[in-house]
Amino acid sequence: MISPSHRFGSESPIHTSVTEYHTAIDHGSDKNVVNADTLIEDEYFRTNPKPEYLDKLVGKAEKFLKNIPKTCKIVLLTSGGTTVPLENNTVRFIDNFSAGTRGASSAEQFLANGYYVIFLHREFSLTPFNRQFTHSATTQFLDYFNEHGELKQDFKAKILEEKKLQLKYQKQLLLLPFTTVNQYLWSLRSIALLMNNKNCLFYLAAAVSDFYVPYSKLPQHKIQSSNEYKKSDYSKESKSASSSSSSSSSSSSSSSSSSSGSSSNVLSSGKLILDLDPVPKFLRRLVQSWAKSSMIISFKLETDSSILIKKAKQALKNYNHQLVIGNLLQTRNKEVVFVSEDANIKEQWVKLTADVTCIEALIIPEAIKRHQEWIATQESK
Ligand SMILES: CC(C)(COP(=O)(O)O)[C@@H](O)C(=O)NCCC(=O)N[C@@H](CSSC[C@H](N)C(=O)O)C(=O)O
Repeated sequence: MISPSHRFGSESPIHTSVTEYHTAIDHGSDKNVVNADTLIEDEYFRTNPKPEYLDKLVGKAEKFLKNIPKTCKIVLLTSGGTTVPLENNTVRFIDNFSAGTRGASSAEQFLANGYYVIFLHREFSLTPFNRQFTHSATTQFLDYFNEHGELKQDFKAKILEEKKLQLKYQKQLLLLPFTTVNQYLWSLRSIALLMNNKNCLFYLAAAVSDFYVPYSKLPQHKIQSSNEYKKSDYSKESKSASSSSSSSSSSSSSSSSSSSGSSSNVLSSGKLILDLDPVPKFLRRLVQSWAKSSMIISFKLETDSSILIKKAKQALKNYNHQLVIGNLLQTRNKEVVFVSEDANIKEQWVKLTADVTCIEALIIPEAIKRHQEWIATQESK
């Protein structure tokens, strides 16, 4: 294993998939509550702590953006699924489905079309160019090499092709990670505030959690399962609690995993009851405040084809941005539908054709066309 002291590149990487337990909040007091943005409506940022690495991430984005010529187009492309931790010292979490194919493949197309790309992605999900090799169901990493440790001939051409592209676009691409929905939202807002101009495009392909556990309700430690519950202090606590409380559930006492307002309860029957809050609708803040001068494309993911276009239109109406790309989980690599306010082409299906290797080769040119048209309308204002 490569020694931890071995550094790839000059700067140490940002890791998001490790619990920042040393910044864990002592729920007993508000001394840890972050003095976040003073905007009244951003209650979320006041009560859910800023990721410890955020300033470093913003510094990377600022340095990247600073070196981009003013006339160049830039896209903030989000990719992969966010997680919702169930404990502050995270052992269990709820994940959102996304391999990162849409995002990584779209980034390749944006780069090939001259865009600079900030790739805000789920750590360890697919990334541009590498995506062909890193998550294969059939080929493990060491399968690419022979017994002498040399790259096998079968893979040489493809690896050379992708390596050349990676090198060609390395100055146009910035990879920034997230894991949890809290990290995603803090990162999205911070980067958006740097990209609030018409040459910037937001392409939100990340699968963002709709429900989460606010830090004020997050159990500090691992939720105890029922057999641990019976032997643990929880059962004594809950017995005393239930005997003192006027109304206690007769059938089953429960243990909450933190002293007050817990998000989870383990019933003595062994059931785990979760109580999750809705994630605030950040697309609205992105459109109305953080990046109101930029064009915003969001994705709508459904599994029921009968509601896809209706839900995409609803998102467009709710958030008043420029374009929603609707896709069904089952056919997301074969077809998508562009839903916009444009009177002429309210709904436009884009379907995979035999002459392209991936549907993003059709999606991105159309998205760029819409971006160019939108810039023209902004300039004529
Ligand atoms: C995730 C996929 C399907 C790609 O799959 P992979 O290629 O395997 O990565 C992507 O195309 C997509 O639909 N992404 C968006 C999925 C999503 O969660 N969309 C949200 C809207 S953005 S989440 C925004 C938040 N809920 C809010 O309203 O502010 C939704 O459908 O509701």
